[in-house]
Amino acid sequence: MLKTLVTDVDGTITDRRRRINTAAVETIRTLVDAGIEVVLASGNTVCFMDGLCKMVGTDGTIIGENGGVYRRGFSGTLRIPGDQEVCREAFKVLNDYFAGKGVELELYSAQYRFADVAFARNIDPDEARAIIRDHGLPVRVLDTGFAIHLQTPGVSKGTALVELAREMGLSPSEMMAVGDSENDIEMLEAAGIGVAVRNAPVRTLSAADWVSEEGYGDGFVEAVKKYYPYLFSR
Ligand SMILES: O=C(O)COP(=O)(O)O
Ligand SMILES: [Mg+2]
Repeated sequence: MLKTLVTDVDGTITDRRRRINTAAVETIRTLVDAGIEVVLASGNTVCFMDGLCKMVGTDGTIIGENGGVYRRGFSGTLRIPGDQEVCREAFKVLNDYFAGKGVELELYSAQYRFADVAFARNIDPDEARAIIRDHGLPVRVLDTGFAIHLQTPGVSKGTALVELAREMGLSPSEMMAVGDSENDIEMLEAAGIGVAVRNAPVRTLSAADWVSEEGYGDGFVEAVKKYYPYLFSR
């Protein structure tokens, strides 16, 4: 029995321009009204997620910063498994390297982040990975399709899902997770059912138990209807 739905945000309940899919919002409300908890799991910041939870209509349980932070409900304790210090150090190294090539890195919402570092996708993530590796830095480089993130190894949406499940008194096998990108792979693997929407890259598609026909928000709606058919039978 799938008691909880964990969904990625950008590229899964939005379109490629980050505009929210209104049918996906309606679908989430149908789940919430039926007593199924919906967890929003994203690379985004806690404050962004809080506004989104309020307006979509969930109870505020979130995974943010790709698992660097998570929290049960709006008033739960914010857990911060990520280590921002090492990510900041790695960012400095990348910033210097790319500045030497005349490329400026643009940080995203740095003042609102507790655990990771996010910046614009105007560089090749593989080049960034090579620099990080050459410097022996203990940091992962993640390309979400919307931003590049630096994250502590061993911290992911998947580890946060497992920790959150424990806090909720559930098994990860009672959770379904939906995502669209490489930052969702561990979460799709950790959940009882992992779904990728059609727009996902190959590695994410192969990590999923099921892939939607449609992409983006329409794929999300399709997945929820498949796994919760009794809520949509009329
Ligand atoms: O913050 C990002 O880069 C992408 O966010 P997402 O995890 O909701 O797709
Ligand atoms: Mg995404």
